[in-house]
Amino acid sequence: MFPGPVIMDRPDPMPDTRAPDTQPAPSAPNGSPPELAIELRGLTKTYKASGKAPAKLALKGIDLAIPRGSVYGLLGPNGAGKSTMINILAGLVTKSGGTAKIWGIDIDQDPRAARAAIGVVPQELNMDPFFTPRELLDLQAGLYGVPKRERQTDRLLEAVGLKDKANAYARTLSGGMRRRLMVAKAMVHTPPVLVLDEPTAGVDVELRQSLWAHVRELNRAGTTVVLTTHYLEEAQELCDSIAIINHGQVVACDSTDRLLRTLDRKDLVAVVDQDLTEVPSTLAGFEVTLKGRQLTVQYPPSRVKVGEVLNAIAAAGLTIVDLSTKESDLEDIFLQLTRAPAGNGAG
Ligand SMILES: Nc1ncnc2c1ncn2[C@@H]1O[C@H](COP(=O)(O)OP(=O)(O)OP(=O)(O)O)[C@@H](O)[C@H]1O
Repeated sequence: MFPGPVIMDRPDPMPDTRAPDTQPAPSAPNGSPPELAIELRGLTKTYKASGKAPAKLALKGIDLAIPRGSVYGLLGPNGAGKSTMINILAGLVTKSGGTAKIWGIDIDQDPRAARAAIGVVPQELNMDPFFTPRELLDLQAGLYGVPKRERQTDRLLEAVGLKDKANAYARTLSGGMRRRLMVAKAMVHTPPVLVLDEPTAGVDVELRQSLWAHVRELNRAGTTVVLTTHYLEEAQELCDSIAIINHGQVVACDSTDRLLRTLDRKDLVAVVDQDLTEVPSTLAGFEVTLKGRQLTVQYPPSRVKVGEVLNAIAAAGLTIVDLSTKESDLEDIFLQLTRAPAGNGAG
């Protein structure tokens, strides 16, 4: 039976299906844990042509260093290569080139130990509906070879808020409970690195908040969390660093704060006391959109003070009746970086 989570819907020809080791994750030679939870160097993946489908270069040389202890976001449009990366780390897809280390362990040199250092929560909630959460966790622990006396089933159920549901059939659990159960399932072998693939896809706002709280708690307890998400707000809220992937390449990678500062763009929205047919000439130095009495002025806050914008509006003889400003957010950055068409080699 397959020991780990099955995420692929189109399986790679040669996934590594051996059960992982369950020895504690190793530490660096000096006894301290590794600085990097995940380290990828020049990682490439080409899916072979099959039938009429041509070969696909899905990863074009990914370099990524995910620090131990972080909550790290992987963002990218559909098809960017996020799942391919995760599946390589989970041992479900074989890479074509480059190196990958999980918790300092090279996945080529010691694939089983590398797999033991990572837990992956897949996007799909694939679980047997006739098992209870307790049985499912026990089964998973068995698959990972965790000895009975070392199992932490109750503690894990408590950690994900499912203690009362320990003996309920999985089919009676709500979507959110199932997702939390999947998190517990990925943690049975106490991996130091947890990867969540779209943890809140299709989840309502309230539940999303509670899942975020769980993720923060796991992280506070020392787990490095890597998550993929389509919700930019989720990444902005939860992740301390973010890598944006597009067409199989990392196009940006920095702390969330620094990334947000890179756009150096703010919008000032002013509603004035007169209908305008054209942008006043006093605002010629700015990028302005005009809608009736509303002027939206874009300016770089590092070089232009908001007073200069206001003075330019006043100089046109206009009185401002309402005013607001908007900082650029991750969505602006994401759109700017991922609008670019695929470069050479995109299959
Ligand atoms: N088994 C496969 N065989 C052939 N091509 C594949 C296979 N799996 C993925 N691809 C292709 O590789 C590219 C990267 O896909 P991947 O699933 O890694 O992207 P993703 O960023 O996870 O997208 P999503 O956000 O939609 O899950 C896509 O063009 C996809 O069609």
